[in-house]
Amino acid sequence: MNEQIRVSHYGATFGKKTILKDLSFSLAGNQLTVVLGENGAGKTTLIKAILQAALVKSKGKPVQTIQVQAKRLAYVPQFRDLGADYPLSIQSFVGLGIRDHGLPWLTKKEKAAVSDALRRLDLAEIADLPLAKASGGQKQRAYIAQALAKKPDLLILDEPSSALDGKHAAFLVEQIRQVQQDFQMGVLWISHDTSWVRKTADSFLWLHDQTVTMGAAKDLPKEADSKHREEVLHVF
Ligand SMILES: Nc1ncnc2c1ncn2[C@@H]1O[C@H](COP(=O)(O)OP(=O)(O)OP(=O)(O)O)[C@@H](O)[C@H]1O
Repeated sequence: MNEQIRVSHYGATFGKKTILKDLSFSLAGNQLTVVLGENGAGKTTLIKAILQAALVKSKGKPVQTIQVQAKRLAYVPQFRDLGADYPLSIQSFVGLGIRDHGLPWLTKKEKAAVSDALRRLDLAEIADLPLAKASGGQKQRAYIAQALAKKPDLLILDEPSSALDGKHAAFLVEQIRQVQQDFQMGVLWISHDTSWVRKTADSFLWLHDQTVTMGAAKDLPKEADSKHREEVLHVF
């Protein structure tokens, strides 16, 4: 297996509350893994620990508990609004942060990566629109396009479809799956919606009862769905 993330005996405790206990698993580099679990199960805590481990490693300090083999990592946090006076167009925003050199402009290759990301996220026709004027769903897709333009080998998405309606959420699943296969990258996708997981993802990490159950996406246990449904009924 082309291992990208290895977690060995990881635990998280806040004060007296243990959130995760003795987690061990490893993930291959070119697969789409969905991270599931009810509110408070520890999904964000685990993702933060993985991000931190990747950053520490890049400074040349190997960590024991979590090891991440990714040269280029991109992370899209939960939906955030950058405000009504944000000045950049969608295209400029997507091009931010991909420069691999000291020059103040983008190379041809980098411009091509921006165009490709815009096209894949169905933003090419509104590339010149100020990001501040875009709808919530368009903004969300712009954040993902910005991450994709970096051509990461590990992409971490924290509930990327939460601001999207059913049709656009399904579109996003298709696009991310396609780009994951085209780029042969690892994707860790935190999701509350399990409807697409068995058919489209490769594997799942289900956090529950302070521990993790992992497996092939097609074998996702029904309990992972029902917990979610209880949760949704609770909210509405
Ligand atoms: N820095 C912290 N200090 C204290 N408690 C924390 C801290 N970070 C997280 N927690 C607690 O740990 C638990 C897990 O939080 P986490 O955000 O990882 O859950 P989650 O699975 O991502 O939930 P959600 O689906 O609601 O985003 C929660 O009870 C949260 O309040």
